[in-house]
Amino acid sequence: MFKRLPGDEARNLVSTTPDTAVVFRPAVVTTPAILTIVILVWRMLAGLVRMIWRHPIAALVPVTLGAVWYVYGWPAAASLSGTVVLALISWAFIDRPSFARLVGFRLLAWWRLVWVYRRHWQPVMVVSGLGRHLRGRDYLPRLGRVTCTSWADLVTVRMLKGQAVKDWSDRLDHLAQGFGAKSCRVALSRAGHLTLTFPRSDPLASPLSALPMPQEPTVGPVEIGKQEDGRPWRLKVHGTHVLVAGATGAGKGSIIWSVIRTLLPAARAGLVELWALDPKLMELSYGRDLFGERYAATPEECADLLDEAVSVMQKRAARFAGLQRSHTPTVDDPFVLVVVDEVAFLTAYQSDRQLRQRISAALATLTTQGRAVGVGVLAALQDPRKEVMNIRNLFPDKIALRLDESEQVDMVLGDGARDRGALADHISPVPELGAGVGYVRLEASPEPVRVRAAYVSDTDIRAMADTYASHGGAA
Ligand SMILES: Nc1ncnc2c1ncn2[C@@H]1O[C@H](COP(=O)(O)OP(=O)(O)OP(=O)(O)O)[C@@H](O)[C@H]1O
Repeated sequence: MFKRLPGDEARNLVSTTPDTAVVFRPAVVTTPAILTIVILVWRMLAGLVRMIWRHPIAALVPVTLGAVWYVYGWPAAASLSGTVVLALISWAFIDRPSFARLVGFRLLAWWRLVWVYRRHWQPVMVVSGLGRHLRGRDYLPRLGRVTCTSWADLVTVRMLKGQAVKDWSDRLDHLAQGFGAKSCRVALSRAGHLTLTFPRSDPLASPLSALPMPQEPTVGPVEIGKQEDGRPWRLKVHGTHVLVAGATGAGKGSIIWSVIRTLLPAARAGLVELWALDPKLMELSYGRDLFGERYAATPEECADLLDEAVSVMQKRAARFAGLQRSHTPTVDDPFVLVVVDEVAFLTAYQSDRQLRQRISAALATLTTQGRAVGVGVLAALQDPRKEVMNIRNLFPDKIALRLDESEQVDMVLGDGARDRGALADHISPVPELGAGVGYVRLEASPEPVRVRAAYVSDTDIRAMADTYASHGGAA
């Protein structure tokens, strides 16, 4: 009836060594039943107080109903509950977002806490190896709050003393399967405390069509898609360099075109110049008119255009020296964005050694010195291995779209990114489901964020070219 306490098992210890035949019978002090009952009652009371403290409104509901029943009888209690339920249903119909925020998600969170997380916590922790069962006792990480958003459950956890985030990130699959979710992500919220994210649905499952162009000219951060939590995905392009890595068909083009699209009003205002290197002669050629003179396709042309960008950069650096340390786009000194589709064609796969070295040197110079003087590089790449792209670390911001191998995720996003849930190798190869979906590390946080870029269709590109032709690359 009672839980077995430490020491109980020692009663049955008998030596099995035949030659000694000594029987050990250690003295066992049995805990008096009354003490066990007192402890259990104390625990129940403490749990009740904790529950009232944490969920005062949920506790008030049965107390109020009970009081009304006691004072006025059950018909009054029943009509009160009916009125409250009707009022809640009407609220949900009239103003769904406020109902969801103030009532719906809280009720859901309570339900998920009780039915999913608390119910399965002990077995999942023990089986996954995150909790221990030692000498009859369970040592388990403490389950904290559960908060529900429109797409995920956020579960706070206090780790066991001595545990590391890595212990948890190594068991993401155990946690996801254990709590019936498709995936799990882990983030350190403060020392010793974690937030586990269990998605309930995928808000990025359907493609996004091209976003409207900004009303005002802007150099960013430019809105190019949606984050998993529903917020806009804004990518910084001015003052950094961005590398987009993804297997063939991963949707690199949608990032490139979304960026170009949002910069076009600024290009028309003369604050941005878009320079395009299109060695595959596929992606950027479609909107060729947008780049005017600043479009290159053959390796020789690409090398010349890159050298020109380096020269612009160096002249600016010479002018800015001692006067200003950062760049503000102006008509005289616009932000130059060098867009390179499939950069490996110009570096690793380029058979002409001299040309390859010239291009690699120009790219390395731009990515090491360009951002302070307003020259940025946005490059796309299929294979992120070092042999293919030895300057990938010169790009401060990287985006991992669908990748073929799990090891490639950390190559793109940095060590430990995959452990923290950037499962870029699990993104669906079906274009409707997975193209344009990827992971980024935003400046403010080391945690990878799942995003989806808006899809700029051929019709959109044609419309952009008709309206903005020759403004993107205007000198
Ligand atoms: N953001 C997106 N949302 C939905 N579908 C997309 C998106 N981006 C691309 N697609 C679809 O996926 C297909 C492949 O996209 P895209 O050509 O941009 O991939 P890629 O990574 O540039 O491939 P490659 O390296 O072979 O050029 C497109 O034809 C389109 O149908």
